[in-house]
Amino acid sequence: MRPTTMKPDHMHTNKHADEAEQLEETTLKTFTFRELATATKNFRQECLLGEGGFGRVYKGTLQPTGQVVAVKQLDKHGLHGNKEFQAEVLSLGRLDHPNLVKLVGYCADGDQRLLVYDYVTGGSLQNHLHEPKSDREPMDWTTRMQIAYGAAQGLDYLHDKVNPPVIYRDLKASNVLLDDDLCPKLSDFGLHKLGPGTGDKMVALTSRVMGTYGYSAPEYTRGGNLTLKSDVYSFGVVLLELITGRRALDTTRPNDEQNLVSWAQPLFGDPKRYPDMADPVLENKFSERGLNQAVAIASMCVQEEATTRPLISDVMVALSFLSMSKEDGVPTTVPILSFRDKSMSIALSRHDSDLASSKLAVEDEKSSTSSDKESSVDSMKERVIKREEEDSLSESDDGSGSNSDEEQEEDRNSLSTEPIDEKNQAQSLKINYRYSWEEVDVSDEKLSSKGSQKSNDESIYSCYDIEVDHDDLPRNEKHIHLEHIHSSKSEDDQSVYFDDEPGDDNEISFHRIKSEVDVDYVEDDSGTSLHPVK
Ligand SMILES: Nc1ncnc2c1ncn2[C@@H]1O[C@H](COP(=O)(O)OP(=O)(O)OP(=O)(O)O)[C@@H](O)[C@H]1O
Repeated sequence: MRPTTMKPDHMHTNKHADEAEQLEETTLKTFTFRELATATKNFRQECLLGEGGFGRVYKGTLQPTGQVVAVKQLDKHGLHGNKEFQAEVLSLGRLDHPNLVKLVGYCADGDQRLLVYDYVTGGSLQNHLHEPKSDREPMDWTTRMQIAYGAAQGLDYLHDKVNPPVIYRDLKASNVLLDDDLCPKLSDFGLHKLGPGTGDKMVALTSRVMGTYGYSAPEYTRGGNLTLKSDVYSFGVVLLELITGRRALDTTRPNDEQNLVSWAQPLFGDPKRYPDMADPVLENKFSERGLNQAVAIASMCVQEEATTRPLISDVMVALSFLSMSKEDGVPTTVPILSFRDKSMSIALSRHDSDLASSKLAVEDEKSSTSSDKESSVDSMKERVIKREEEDSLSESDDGSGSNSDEEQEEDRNSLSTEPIDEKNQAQSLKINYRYSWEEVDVSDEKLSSKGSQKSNDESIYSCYDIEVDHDDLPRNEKHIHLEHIHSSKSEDDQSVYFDDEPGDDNEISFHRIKSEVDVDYVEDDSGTSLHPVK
Protein backbone atom coordinates (compact mmCIF):
# COMPACT_ATOMS: atom_id res chain seq x y z
CA MET A 1 0.00 0.00 0.00
CA ARG A 2 2.88 2.33 -0.58
CA PRO A 3 2.07 5.68 -2.17
CA THR A 4 3.40 5.54 -5.69
CA THR A 5 4.05 8.17 -8.24
CA MET A 6 3.25 6.45 -11.50
CA LYS A 7 4.63 7.36 -14.88
CA PRO A 8 2.74 5.86 -17.77
CA ASP A 9 4.73 4.48 -20.66
CA HIS A 10 3.57 7.05 -23.13
CA MET A 11 4.63 10.06 -21.10
CA HIS A 12 7.77 10.71 -23.10
CA THR A 13 5.90 11.20 -26.36
CA ASN A 14 5.26 14.77 -27.51
CA LYS A 15 1.60 14.17 -28.00
CA HIS A 16 1.08 13.47 -24.36
CA ALA A 17 3.75 15.75 -22.95
CA ASP A 18 1.35 18.11 -21.15
CA GLU A 19 -0.71 15.31 -19.80
CA ALA A 20 2.39 13.48 -18.70
CA GLU A 21 3.55 16.52 -16.75
CA GLN A 22 0.29 16.54 -14.84
CA LEU A 23 0.38 12.81 -14.32
CA GLU A 24 3.86 12.97 -12.93
CA GLU A 25 2.45 14.89 -10.01
CA THR A 26 -0.39 12.47 -9.42
CA THR A 27 0.01 10.41 -6.31
CA LEU A 28 -2.32 7.47 -6.03
CA LYS A 29 -1.95 4.36 -3.95
CA THR A 30 -1.69 1.02 -5.68
CA PHE A 31 -3.26 -1.95 -3.96
CA THR A 32 -2.92 -5.67 -4.45
CA PHE A 33 -6.10 -7.65 -4.83
CA ARG A 34 -5.30 -9.40 -1.56
CA GLU A 35 -5.13 -6.08 0.31
CA LEU A 36 -8.56 -5.09 -0.92
CA ALA A 37 -9.97 -8.55 -0.23
CA THR A 38 -8.78 -8.18 3.35
CA ALA A 39 -10.25 -4.67 3.57
CA THR A 40 -13.68 -5.88 2.44
CA LYS A 41 -13.69 -9.18 4.39
CA ASN A 42 -13.25 -11.02 1.13
CA PHE A 43 -15.92 -8.97 -0.61
CA ARG A 44 -18.49 -10.28 1.79
CA GLN A 45 -22.15 -9.55 1.20
CA GLU A 46 -22.42 -7.57 4.44
CA CYS A 47 -19.85 -5.10 3.05
CA LEU A 48 -21.72 -4.63 -0.21
CA LEU A 49 -22.92 -1.03 -0.52
CA GLY A 50 -24.66 -1.55 -3.83
CA GLU A 51 -24.22 -2.33 -7.46
CA GLY A 52 -24.15 0.22 -10.23
CA GLY A 53 -23.52 0.27 -13.95
CA PHE A 54 -19.79 -0.26 -13.49
CA GLY A 55 -19.80 -3.01 -10.92
CA ARG A 56 -20.22 -3.67 -7.23
CA VAL A 57 -19.18 -1.28 -4.50
CA TYR A 58 -18.00 -2.54 -1.10
CA LYS A 59 -17.26 -0.73 2.11
CA GLY A 60 -13.80 -1.58 3.32
CA THR A 61 -11.25 -0.76 6.00
CA LEU A 62 -7.65 -0.49 4.88
CA GLN A 63 -4.97 -2.07 7.01
CA PRO A 64 -3.00 -1.00 8.91
CA THR A 65 -4.27 2.60 8.74
CA GLY A 66 -7.92 1.83 9.44
CA GLN A 67 -8.99 4.24 6.68
CA VAL A 68 -12.56 3.52 5.61
CA VAL A 69 -12.99 3.35 1.86
CA ALA A 70 -15.44 2.40 -0.86
CA VAL A 71 -14.01 -0.25 -3.17
CA LYS A 72 -15.51 -0.39 -6.64
CA GLN A 73 -14.91 -3.69 -8.37
CA LEU A 74 -15.24 -2.98 -12.07
CA ASP A 75 -17.14 -5.51 -14.17
CA LYS A 76 -14.77 -7.69 -16.13
CA HIS A 77 -16.36 -7.43 -19.53
CA GLY A 78 -15.13 -4.40 -21.41
CA LEU A 79 -11.93 -4.28 -19.38
CA HIS A 80 -8.97 -2.47 -20.78
CA GLY A 81 -5.33 -3.41 -20.85
CA ASN A 82 -3.19 -2.49 -17.94
CA LYS A 83 -1.57 0.55 -19.52
CA GLU A 84 -4.83 1.98 -20.77
CA PHE A 85 -6.42 1.42 -17.38
CA GLN A 86 -3.52 3.07 -15.57
CA ALA A 87 -3.60 6.07 -17.86
CA GLU A 88 -7.30 6.58 -17.24
CA VAL A 89 -6.97 6.09 -13.51
CA LEU A 90 -4.12 8.56 -13.38
CA SER A 91 -6.17 11.22 -15.04
CA LEU A 92 -8.98 10.57 -12.56
CA GLY A 93 -6.47 10.72 -9.72
CA ARG A 94 -5.46 14.26 -10.51
CA LEU A 95 -9.03 15.49 -9.98
CA ASP A 96 -9.27 16.97 -6.55
CA HIS A 97 -12.10 19.14 -5.27
CA PRO A 98 -14.05 19.27 -1.99
CA ASN A 99 -17.24 18.46 -3.90
CA LEU A 100 -15.86 15.39 -5.66
CA VAL A 101 -15.41 11.97 -4.09
CA LYS A 102 -11.65 11.51 -3.86
CA LEU A 103 -10.04 8.59 -5.63
CA VAL A 104 -7.55 7.14 -3.16
CA GLY A 105 -6.00 4.44 -5.31
CA TYR A 106 -6.57 1.45 -7.54
CA CYS A 107 -5.78 -2.15 -8.12
CA ALA A 108 -4.87 -3.75 -11.44
CA ASP A 109 -4.04 -7.30 -10.45
CA GLY A 110 -4.40 -9.99 -13.13
CA ASP A 111 -7.80 -9.40 -14.65
CA GLN A 112 -9.08 -7.59 -11.57
CA ARG A 113 -9.66 -3.85 -11.83
CA LEU A 114 -10.72 -2.01 -8.69
CA LEU A 115 -10.96 1.61 -7.71
CA VAL A 116 -10.65 2.77 -4.13
CA TYR A 117 -12.43 5.93 -3.01
CA ASP A 118 -12.83 7.86 0.20
CA TYR A 119 -15.90 6.52 1.94
CA VAL A 120 -18.66 9.14 2.09
CA THR A 121 -20.61 8.67 5.27
CA GLY A 122 -24.03 10.21 4.80
CA GLY A 123 -25.63 8.25 1.95
CA SER A 124 -26.76 9.73 -1.33
CA LEU A 125 -29.06 12.60 -2.18
CA GLN A 126 -31.37 9.95 -3.60
CA ASN A 127 -31.58 8.34 -0.13
CA HIS A 128 -32.21 11.65 1.61
CA LEU A 129 -34.81 12.98 -0.77
CA HIS A 130 -36.68 9.89 -1.80
CA GLU A 131 -36.19 7.34 0.95
CA PRO A 132 -37.32 9.16 4.07
CA LYS A 133 -36.44 7.70 7.46
CA SER A 134 -38.34 8.30 10.63
CA ASP A 135 -35.16 9.36 12.43
CA ARG A 136 -34.20 11.85 9.73
CA GLU A 137 -35.68 15.33 9.40
CA PRO A 138 -36.67 16.30 5.84
CA MET A 139 -34.07 18.61 4.35
CA ASP A 140 -34.98 22.28 4.62
CA TRP A 141 -34.87 24.73 1.74
CA THR A 142 -31.52 26.30 2.55
CA THR A 143 -29.87 22.90 2.90
CA ARG A 144 -31.25 21.93 -0.49
CA MET A 145 -29.87 25.06 -2.09
CA GLN A 146 -26.52 24.49 -0.39
CA ILE A 147 -26.41 20.96 -1.76
CA ALA A 148 -27.26 22.28 -5.23
CA TYR A 149 -24.55 24.93 -4.88
CA GLY A 150 -21.94 22.39 -3.77
CA ALA A 151 -22.84 20.01 -6.59
CA ALA A 152 -22.60 22.93 -9.05
CA GLN A 153 -19.13 23.73 -7.69
CA GLY A 154 -18.02 20.14 -8.25
CA LEU A 155 -19.37 20.19 -11.79
CA ASP A 156 -17.86 23.61 -12.45
CA TYR A 157 -14.49 22.20 -11.42
CA LEU A 158 -14.84 19.37 -13.94
CA HIS A 159 -16.05 21.68 -16.70
CA ASP A 160 -14.03 24.78 -16.16
CA LYS A 161 -11.10 24.24 -13.89
CA VAL A 162 -9.44 21.14 -15.29
CA ASN A 163 -7.87 20.86 -18.67
CA PRO A 164 -9.15 19.13 -20.71
CA PRO A 165 -12.65 19.54 -19.29
CA VAL A 166 -14.34 16.42 -17.99
CA ILE A 167 -17.90 15.65 -19.02
CA TYR A 168 -19.54 13.94 -16.06
CA ARG A 169 -22.04 11.96 -18.17
CA ASP A 170 -23.95 10.41 -15.32
CA LEU A 171 -25.00 13.11 -12.89
CA LYS A 172 -28.02 12.02 -10.86
CA ALA A 173 -29.25 12.10 -7.29
CA SER A 174 -27.76 8.68 -6.48
CA ASN A 175 -24.34 9.94 -7.56
CA VAL A 176 -24.49 12.97 -5.28
CA LEU A 177 -23.13 11.58 -2.03
CA LEU A 178 -23.46 13.53 1.20
CA ASP A 179 -21.09 13.64 4.12
CA ASP A 180 -22.22 13.96 7.72
CA ASP A 181 -22.61 17.73 7.30
CA LEU A 182 -24.67 17.18 4.14
CA CYS A 183 -21.85 18.59 2.03
CA PRO A 184 -22.29 17.07 -1.45
CA LYS A 185 -19.62 15.05 -3.20
CA LEU A 186 -20.08 13.89 -6.75
CA SER A 187 -19.15 10.27 -7.42
CA ASP A 188 -18.77 8.13 -10.51
CA PHE A 189 -17.30 10.82 -12.74
CA GLY A 190 -15.04 9.92 -15.62
CA LEU A 191 -15.65 6.18 -15.40
CA HIS A 192 -17.06 5.68 -18.85
CA LYS A 193 -13.66 4.92 -20.31
CA LEU A 194 -12.97 2.28 -17.69
CA GLY A 195 -16.12 0.26 -17.49
CA PRO A 196 -18.40 -1.44 -19.95
CA GLY A 197 -20.28 0.72 -22.39
CA THR A 198 -17.51 2.05 -24.57
CA GLY A 199 -16.52 1.20 -28.10
CA ASP A 200 -18.18 -2.00 -29.20
CA LYS A 201 -20.06 -2.40 -25.95
CA MET A 202 -23.00 -0.37 -27.13
CA VAL A 203 -25.51 -2.81 -25.72
CA ALA A 204 -24.23 -2.12 -22.25
CA LEU A 205 -24.25 1.61 -22.96
CA THR A 206 -27.88 1.47 -23.99
CA SER A 207 -28.88 -0.18 -20.77
CA ARG A 208 -26.98 2.41 -18.74
CA VAL A 209 -28.66 5.24 -20.60
CA MET A 210 -32.02 3.64 -20.02
CA GLY A 211 -31.17 3.26 -16.36
CA THR A 212 -30.62 6.96 -16.00
CA TYR A 213 -33.28 8.00 -18.47
CA GLY A 214 -34.89 10.71 -16.39
CA TYR A 215 -31.56 12.55 -16.19
CA SER A 216 -30.26 12.21 -19.71
CA ALA A 217 -30.31 15.22 -21.98
CA PRO A 218 -32.48 14.78 -25.07
CA GLU A 219 -29.48 14.96 -27.41
CA TYR A 220 -27.86 12.11 -25.49
CA THR A 221 -30.85 9.80 -25.57
CA ARG A 222 -31.37 10.58 -29.25
CA GLY A 223 -27.89 9.99 -30.56
CA GLY A 224 -25.31 10.02 -27.81
CA ASN A 225 -24.04 13.50 -28.62
CA LEU A 226 -22.62 14.44 -25.26
CA THR A 227 -21.35 17.89 -24.35
CA LEU A 228 -20.81 19.85 -21.17
CA LYS A 229 -24.35 21.12 -21.66
CA SER A 230 -25.67 17.55 -21.35
CA ASP A 231 -24.30 17.63 -17.81
CA VAL A 232 -26.07 20.95 -17.24
CA TYR A 233 -29.34 19.28 -18.22
CA SER A 234 -28.76 16.46 -15.70
CA PHE A 235 -27.88 19.06 -13.10
CA GLY A 236 -31.18 20.80 -13.80
CA VAL A 237 -33.03 17.55 -13.16
CA VAL A 238 -31.25 17.12 -9.82
CA LEU A 239 -32.13 20.71 -8.92
CA LEU A 240 -35.75 20.02 -9.81
CA GLU A 241 -35.67 16.99 -7.54
CA LEU A 242 -34.39 19.18 -4.72
CA ILE A 243 -37.13 21.74 -5.31
CA THR A 244 -40.01 19.33 -5.79
CA GLY A 245 -38.98 16.25 -3.81
CA ARG A 246 -40.05 14.21 -6.84
CA ARG A 247 -37.94 11.54 -8.49
CA ALA A 248 -36.52 12.14 -11.95
CA LEU A 249 -38.53 9.16 -13.12
CA ASP A 250 -41.33 7.79 -10.99
CA THR A 251 -43.41 5.01 -12.50
CA THR A 252 -45.72 4.97 -9.48
CA ARG A 253 -47.21 8.33 -10.51
CA PRO A 254 -49.87 8.97 -13.17
CA ASN A 255 -48.53 8.81 -16.73
CA ASP A 256 -48.21 12.56 -17.24
CA GLU A 257 -46.30 12.97 -13.98
CA GLN A 258 -43.80 10.13 -14.31
CA ASN A 259 -41.06 12.09 -16.00
CA LEU A 260 -40.14 15.03 -13.78
CA VAL A 261 -39.03 17.35 -16.57
CA SER A 262 -42.11 16.65 -18.74
CA TRP A 263 -44.31 17.31 -15.72
CA ALA A 264 -42.51 20.53 -14.83
CA GLN A 265 -42.17 22.02 -18.33
CA PRO A 266 -45.74 23.38 -18.59
CA LEU A 267 -45.46 24.86 -15.10
CA PHE A 268 -42.28 26.81 -15.81
CA GLY A 269 -44.24 29.48 -17.64
CA ASP A 270 -46.59 30.13 -14.76
CA PRO A 271 -44.82 31.53 -11.67
CA LYS A 272 -48.09 31.55 -9.76
CA ARG A 273 -47.95 27.77 -9.74
CA TYR A 274 -44.37 27.51 -8.49
CA PRO A 275 -45.44 27.15 -4.85
CA ASP A 276 -47.40 24.06 -5.92
CA MET A 277 -44.23 22.61 -7.43
CA ALA A 278 -42.32 22.84 -4.17
CA ASP A 279 -41.84 19.70 -2.10
CA PRO A 280 -44.86 19.50 0.27
CA VAL A 281 -42.59 18.43 3.14
CA LEU A 282 -41.10 21.93 3.05
CA GLU A 283 -44.46 23.27 4.25
CA ASN A 284 -43.90 26.51 2.33
CA LYS A 285 -40.87 27.38 4.44
CA PHE A 286 -38.92 29.21 1.77
CA SER A 287 -38.90 32.69 0.35
CA GLU A 288 -41.01 33.18 -2.73
CA ARG A 289 -38.15 34.92 -4.45
CA GLY A 290 -35.78 32.05 -3.68
CA LEU A 291 -38.26 29.54 -5.06
CA ASN A 292 -38.82 31.62 -8.20
CA GLN A 293 -35.13 31.89 -8.87
CA ALA A 294 -34.43 28.23 -8.17
CA VAL A 295 -37.19 27.18 -10.58
CA ALA A 296 -35.90 29.68 -13.13
CA ILE A 297 -32.41 28.18 -12.92
CA ALA A 298 -33.74 24.62 -13.22
CA SER A 299 -35.91 25.56 -16.19
CA MET A 300 -32.90 27.08 -17.94
CA CYS A 301 -30.85 23.96 -17.36
CA VAL A 302 -33.40 21.50 -18.74
CA GLN A 303 -34.07 23.33 -21.96
CA GLU A 304 -34.39 21.04 -24.96
CA GLU A 305 -31.84 22.96 -27.00
CA ALA A 306 -28.40 22.35 -25.51
CA THR A 307 -26.88 25.64 -26.62
CA THR A 308 -29.49 27.68 -24.75
CA ARG A 309 -28.72 26.01 -21.43
CA PRO A 310 -26.54 28.11 -19.12
CA LEU A 311 -22.93 27.42 -18.29
CA ILE A 312 -22.49 25.59 -15.02
CA SER A 313 -20.32 28.51 -13.85
CA ASP A 314 -23.37 30.79 -14.14
CA VAL A 315 -25.58 28.27 -12.40
CA MET A 316 -23.00 28.14 -9.63
CA VAL A 317 -22.98 31.92 -9.15
CA ALA A 318 -26.77 32.03 -9.02
CA LEU A 319 -26.92 29.19 -6.53
CA SER A 320 -24.24 30.73 -4.35
CA PHE A 321 -26.69 33.48 -3.54
CA LEU A 322 -29.71 31.23 -3.20
CA SER A 323 -27.77 28.98 -0.85
CA MET A 324 -27.35 31.91 1.52
CA SER A 325 -30.97 32.84 1.45
CA LYS A 326 -32.46 32.86 4.86
CA GLU A 327 -35.47 34.64 6.17
CA ASP A 328 -33.65 37.36 7.99
CA GLY A 329 -31.56 39.88 6.25
CA VAL A 330 -29.56 37.74 3.89
CA PRO A 331 -29.06 38.62 0.29
CA THR A 332 -31.25 36.59 -1.99
CA THR A 333 -30.94 38.75 -5.03
CA VAL A 334 -28.68 37.23 -7.60
CA PRO A 335 -26.33 39.86 -9.00
CA ILE A 336 -27.44 39.56 -12.56
CA LEU A 337 -24.33 41.18 -13.90
CA SER A 338 -22.13 38.40 -12.63
CA PHE A 339 -23.07 35.95 -15.34
CA ARG A 340 -20.88 35.02 -18.24
CA ASP A 341 -23.89 34.16 -20.35
CA LYS A 342 -26.59 36.78 -20.49
CA SER A 343 -29.46 34.34 -20.91
CA MET A 344 -29.14 33.46 -17.24
CA SER A 345 -29.38 37.14 -16.30
CA ILE A 346 -32.52 37.54 -18.33
CA ALA A 347 -34.21 34.47 -16.96
CA LEU A 348 -33.49 35.37 -13.37
CA SER A 349 -34.39 39.03 -13.73
CA ARG A 350 -37.73 38.02 -15.15
CA HIS A 351 -38.38 35.80 -12.20
CA ASP A 352 -37.49 38.40 -9.67
CA SER A 353 -40.19 40.93 -9.07
CA ASP A 354 -37.90 43.40 -7.31
CA LEU A 355 -35.33 43.38 -10.02
CA ALA A 356 -37.92 43.68 -12.73
CA SER A 357 -38.19 47.37 -11.97
CA SER A 358 -34.60 48.02 -12.82
CA LYS A 359 -33.23 48.77 -16.21
CA LEU A 360 -29.58 48.08 -16.68
CA ALA A 361 -27.34 48.12 -19.66
CA VAL A 362 -24.08 46.37 -19.27
CA GLU A 363 -21.01 45.43 -21.18
CA ASP A 364 -18.94 43.20 -18.96
CA GLU A 365 -16.06 42.05 -21.07
CA LYS A 366 -13.86 41.20 -18.14
CA SER A 367 -16.14 38.45 -17.03
CA SER A 368 -16.00 36.78 -20.42
CA THR A 369 -12.83 34.79 -20.24
CA SER A 370 -11.12 32.63 -22.79
CA SER A 371 -11.94 29.61 -20.70
CA ASP A 372 -15.55 30.11 -21.59
CA LYS A 373 -15.55 27.27 -24.02
CA GLU A 374 -19.15 27.06 -24.95
CA SER A 375 -20.55 30.57 -25.01
CA SER A 376 -20.37 32.09 -28.41
CA VAL A 377 -18.21 35.17 -28.68
CA ASP A 378 -21.19 37.09 -29.95
CA SER A 379 -23.20 36.12 -26.97
CA MET A 380 -20.49 37.22 -24.59
CA LYS A 381 -20.12 40.60 -26.21
CA GLU A 382 -23.77 41.29 -26.43
CA ARG A 383 -25.20 43.82 -24.13
CA VAL A 384 -27.35 42.65 -21.29
CA ILE A 385 -30.48 44.70 -21.20
CA LYS A 386 -32.94 44.37 -18.45
CA ARG A 387 -36.48 44.84 -19.57
CA GLU A 388 -38.55 47.58 -18.09
CA GLU A 389 -41.10 46.66 -15.53
CA GLU A 390 -43.99 47.30 -17.90
CA ASP A 391 -42.63 44.75 -20.37
CA SER A 392 -42.34 42.17 -17.71
CA LEU A 393 -45.71 42.89 -16.19
CA SER A 394 -47.61 42.94 -19.44
CA GLU A 395 -46.15 39.55 -20.34
CA SER A 396 -46.98 37.91 -17.07
CA ASP A 397 -50.43 39.47 -17.00
CA ASP A 398 -51.59 37.67 -20.08
CA GLY A 399 -50.71 34.40 -18.43
CA SER A 400 -48.46 33.39 -21.25
CA GLY A 401 -45.56 32.90 -18.88
CA SER A 402 -42.17 34.38 -19.00
CA ASN A 403 -39.62 31.71 -19.62
CA SER A 404 -40.58 29.58 -22.55
CA ASP A 405 -37.95 28.69 -25.12
CA GLU A 406 -39.66 30.83 -27.75
CA GLU A 407 -39.72 33.84 -25.48
CA GLN A 408 -36.09 33.43 -24.61
CA GLU A 409 -35.26 33.12 -28.26
CA GLU A 410 -37.26 36.29 -28.82
CA ASP A 411 -35.28 37.93 -26.06
CA ARG A 412 -32.01 36.94 -27.58
CA ASN A 413 -33.02 38.31 -30.95
CA SER A 414 -34.27 41.56 -29.60
CA LEU A 415 -31.20 41.93 -27.42
CA SER A 416 -28.75 41.41 -30.20
CA THR A 417 -30.38 44.10 -32.31
CA GLU A 418 -30.56 46.63 -29.48
CA PRO A 419 -28.59 49.74 -30.45
CA ILE A 420 -25.46 50.02 -28.35
CA ASP A 421 -24.71 53.31 -26.70
CA GLU A 422 -20.94 53.58 -27.04
CA LYS A 423 -20.71 55.96 -24.08
CA ASN A 424 -21.92 53.27 -21.79
CA GLN A 425 -19.38 50.61 -22.71
CA ALA A 426 -17.81 50.08 -19.35
CA GLN A 427 -14.84 47.79 -19.07
CA SER A 428 -15.68 46.74 -15.58
CA LEU A 429 -18.62 47.40 -13.43
CA LYS A 430 -19.40 47.92 -9.85
CA ILE A 431 -22.74 46.88 -8.56
CA ASN A 432 -23.86 48.89 -5.63
CA TYR A 433 -26.18 47.26 -3.23
CA ARG A 434 -28.33 48.90 -0.68
CA TYR A 435 -28.34 47.23 2.68
CA SER A 436 -29.52 48.34 5.97
CA TRP A 437 -27.78 47.04 9.01
CA GLU A 438 -27.50 47.56 12.68
CA GLU A 439 -24.39 47.64 14.75
CA VAL A 440 -24.51 44.85 17.26
CA ASP A 441 -22.60 44.04 20.34
CA VAL A 442 -21.47 40.55 19.63
CA SER A 443 -18.28 38.83 20.58
CA ASP A 444 -16.25 37.48 17.68
CA GLU A 445 -16.04 34.19 19.53
CA LYS A 446 -19.71 33.73 18.80
CA LEU A 447 -19.19 34.26 15.11
CA SER A 448 -17.44 32.07 12.66
CA SER A 449 -15.98 32.99 9.36
CA LYS A 450 -18.02 31.27 6.75
CA GLY A 451 -17.13 27.64 6.16
CA SER A 452 -15.60 26.30 2.99
CA GLN A 453 -18.65 26.88 0.84
CA LYS A 454 -19.20 30.23 2.42
CA SER A 455 -15.68 31.39 1.89
CA ASN A 456 -16.40 31.04 -1.80
CA ASP A 457 -19.34 33.30 -1.27
CA GLU A 458 -16.98 35.79 0.27
CA SER A 459 -14.81 35.76 -2.78
CA ILE A 460 -17.86 36.33 -4.92
CA TYR A 461 -18.71 39.32 -2.81
CA SER A 462 -15.35 40.88 -3.18
CA CYS A 463 -14.79 39.80 -6.73
CA TYR A 464 -17.94 41.46 -7.92
CA ASP A 465 -17.04 44.52 -6.01
CA ILE A 466 -20.23 44.70 -4.11
CA GLU A 467 -20.44 47.66 -1.86
CA VAL A 468 -22.89 48.44 0.81
CA ASP A 469 -24.30 51.78 1.52
CA HIS A 470 -25.91 52.86 4.72
CA ASP A 471 -29.58 53.52 4.17
CA ASP A 472 -29.56 56.70 6.20
CA LEU A 473 -26.46 58.31 4.81
CA PRO A 474 -26.08 59.91 1.42
CA ARG A 475 -24.24 57.70 -1.05
CA ASN A 476 -20.49 58.10 -1.27
CA GLU A 477 -20.20 59.22 2.31
CA LYS A 478 -20.04 55.71 3.60
CA HIS A 479 -19.07 52.77 1.51
CA ILE A 480 -18.07 49.49 2.99
CA HIS A 481 -16.69 46.61 1.07
CA LEU A 482 -18.61 43.63 2.22
CA GLU A 483 -15.68 41.30 2.41
CA HIS A 484 -15.66 39.85 5.85
CA ILE A 485 -18.86 37.99 6.29
CA HIS A 486 -19.63 35.96 9.35
CA SER A 487 -22.31 33.62 10.51
CA SER A 488 -23.27 32.86 14.04
CA LYS A 489 -21.99 29.68 15.59
CA SER A 490 -25.35 29.28 17.23
CA GLU A 491 -27.88 27.29 15.22
CA ASP A 492 -30.64 29.57 16.51
CA ASP A 493 -29.14 32.67 14.95
CA GLN A 494 -29.48 32.66 11.19
CA SER A 495 -28.31 36.23 10.73
CA VAL A 496 -25.43 37.30 8.58
CA TYR A 497 -22.83 39.68 10.01
CA PHE A 498 -20.01 41.64 8.54
CA ASP A 499 -17.21 43.42 10.27
CA ASP A 500 -16.10 46.97 9.89
CA GLU A 501 -12.57 48.30 9.66
CA PRO A 502 -10.95 48.33 13.09
CA GLY A 503 -11.47 51.72 14.69
CA ASP A 504 -8.93 53.78 16.65
CA ASP A 505 -9.20 51.40 19.54
CA ASN A 506 -8.39 48.53 17.15
CA GLU A 507 -11.65 46.87 18.08
CA ILE A 508 -13.52 45.26 15.25
CA SER A 509 -17.18 46.13 15.29
CA PHE A 510 -19.78 43.82 13.89
CA HIS A 511 -22.92 44.64 11.99
CA ARG A 512 -25.93 42.50 11.41
CA ILE A 513 -27.53 42.78 8.00
CA LYS A 514 -31.18 43.56 8.44
CA SER A 515 -32.81 43.64 5.10
CA GLU A 516 -32.50 42.03 1.75
CA VAL A 517 -30.10 43.40 -0.73
CA ASP A 518 -31.21 45.40 -3.71
CA VAL A 519 -29.35 46.35 -6.81
CA ASP A 520 -29.20 50.10 -6.64
CA TYR A 521 -27.27 51.17 -9.69
CA VAL A 522 -24.29 50.18 -11.72
CA GLU A 523 -21.17 52.22 -12.15
CA ASP A 524 -18.46 52.08 -14.72
CA ASP A 525 -14.74 52.29 -13.93
CA SER A 526 -14.77 56.02 -13.47
CA GLY A 527 -17.53 55.80 -10.91
CA THR A 528 -20.11 57.24 -13.28
CA SER A 529 -23.55 55.94 -12.62
CA LEU A 530 -24.85 54.41 -15.81
CA HIS A 531 -28.42 53.76 -14.95
CA PRO A 532 -29.67 54.99 -11.64
CA VAL A 533 -32.57 52.82 -10.71
CA LYS A 534 -34.06 54.86 -7.94
N1 LIG B 1 -17.37 6.68 -2.11
C1 LIG B 1 -18.49 6.13 -1.66
N2 LIG B 1 -18.80 6.21 -0.35
C2 LIG B 1 -19.94 5.66 0.13
N3 LIG B 1 -20.83 5.00 -0.63
C3 LIG B 1 -20.57 4.86 -1.94
C4 LIG B 1 -19.38 5.43 -2.53
N4 LIG B 1 -19.40 5.16 -3.85
C5 LIG B 1 -20.53 4.48 -4.09
N5 LIG B 1 -21.23 4.29 -2.95
C6 LIG B 1 -22.50 3.60 -2.82
O1 LIG B 1 -22.40 2.33 -3.48
C7 LIG B 1 -23.60 2.03 -4.16
C8 LIG B 1 -23.29 1.71 -5.62
O2 LIG B 1 -22.75 2.87 -6.19
P1 LIG B 1 -22.55 3.07 -7.74
O3 LIG B 1 -22.06 4.46 -7.93
O4 LIG B 1 -21.71 1.99 -8.28
O5 LIG B 1 -23.98 2.83 -8.32
P2 LIG B 1 -25.21 3.79 -8.54
O6 LIG B 1 -24.84 5.19 -8.32
O7 LIG B 1 -26.32 3.24 -7.68
O8 LIG B 1 -25.53 3.51 -10.06
P3 LIG B 1 -24.72 3.95 -11.36
O9 LIG B 1 -23.50 3.13 -11.48
O10 LIG B 1 -25.68 3.69 -12.43
O11 LIG B 1 -24.35 5.37 -11.19
C9 LIG B 1 -24.52 3.20 -3.99
O12 LIG B 1 -25.41 2.92 -2.93
C10 LIG B 1 -23.61 4.33 -3.59
O13 LIG B 1 -24.26 5.27 -2.74
